[in-house]
Amino acid sequence: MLIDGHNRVVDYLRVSVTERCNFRCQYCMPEKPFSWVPKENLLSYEDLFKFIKVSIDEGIKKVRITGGEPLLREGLDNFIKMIYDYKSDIDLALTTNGYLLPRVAQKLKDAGLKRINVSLDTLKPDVAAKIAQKDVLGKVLEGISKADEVGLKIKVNCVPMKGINDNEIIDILEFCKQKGYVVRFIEFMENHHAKDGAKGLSSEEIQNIISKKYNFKMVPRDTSSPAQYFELEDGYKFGVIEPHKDDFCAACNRIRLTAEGYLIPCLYFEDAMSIKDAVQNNEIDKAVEILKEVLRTKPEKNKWSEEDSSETSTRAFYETGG
Ligand SMILES: Nc1nc2c(ncn2[C@@H]2O[C@H](COP(=O)(O)OP(=O)(O)OP(=O)(O)O)[C@@H](O)[C@H]2O)c(=O)[nH]1
Ligand SMILES: C[S@@+](CC[C@H](N)C(=O)[O-])C[C@H]1O[C@@H](n2cnc3c(N)ncnc32)[C@H](O)[C@@H]1O
Ligand code: SF4
Ligand code: SF4
Repeated sequence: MLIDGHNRVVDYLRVSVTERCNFRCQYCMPEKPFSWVPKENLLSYEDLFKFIKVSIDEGIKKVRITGGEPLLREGLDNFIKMIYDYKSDIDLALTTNGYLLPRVAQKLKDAGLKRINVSLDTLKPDVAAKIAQKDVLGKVLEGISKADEVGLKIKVNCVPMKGINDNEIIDILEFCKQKGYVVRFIEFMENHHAKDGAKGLSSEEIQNIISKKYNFKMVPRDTSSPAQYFELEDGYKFGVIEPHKDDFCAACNRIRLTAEGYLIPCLYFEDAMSIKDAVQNNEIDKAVEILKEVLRTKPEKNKWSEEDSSETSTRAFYETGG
């Protein structure tokens, strides 16, 4: 079992396979970065897998593939199969913007992927084009349908932004409810890379909007997920991810591995340690040492919840994988 310096069990590894993305979401990567990490600096799937294997041996029970846009990296289905074949009973999931799902959903399912979380911020094509800076909605909706059809379990992530998609919270909730998908609304996390002036909604504001149409009650927190869930009277559950809440990090169970081999203890801070040399040289004991050191130094909490609420992370979500 892996325990961090604040006595939290860490059993969730998020693996970013690329920082590149085919969208330019205002809250994440509004502009193409000055330069991408050169392909030769990325860890191969084989090397990423060496670390995943040892992490599973040490106590990781949930592996999520993310990015940037993970479906941009060739051969992702084989990578998923490597993990599935090693331990088929781990929670093996993917976070994606959905755009490329129509053509790969079946391959991912066949490889052993169990579920996907898809970003869907709006149901209006023009608003989607404004947020992602590309005409994306048709393909995203088609991708979600395809994933559903092949039997992948689906969660939808939506980041409500003031003046952009905050008038669609009920529509997105109802769309997901009708389709049988779980939806989670995410509080926008202030970061240096987002578009200037971008403003999100707080959990309270999101709940207030939903309460104008629906009664709901809070359900006890499942600590394996970052979301707080709420139940409507008909039993449908939606979630809110509330990183500005003081106690949000108390149940943190995750670490992140980037495509370049940096192991990141916390989404908010810049600190990271590289496992690249260790895995490339097959020094697996060294990789385990680095893993334990990262856990020892994992911060207790982020600073988004600071009182003046002006805290901004320097981390790019597209590097960390969100
Ligand atoms: N601040 C903070 N936000 C997080 C953390 N983990 C997830 N989030 C936010 O929640 C978003 C959705 O995460 P997903 O990639 O869908 O994964 P998940 O919520 O862990 O997935 P489930 O296992 O389905 O609950 C992330 O992209 C972040 O914006 C975290 O450790 N800290
Ligand atoms: C970085 S993306 C990577 C995976 C994939 N490209 C996608 O969009 O789902 C993962 C998640 O991070 C969320 N995200 C990105 N920037 C964010 C921000 N500033 N605040 C809150 N969530 C953010 C996105 O909504 C998405 O759900
Ligand atoms: S949120 Fe996902 S889809 Fe949007 S820019 Fe970031 S990595 Fe790309
Ligand atoms: S902000 Fe850091 S400590 Fe808090 S939940 Fe996220 S990774 Fe964990």
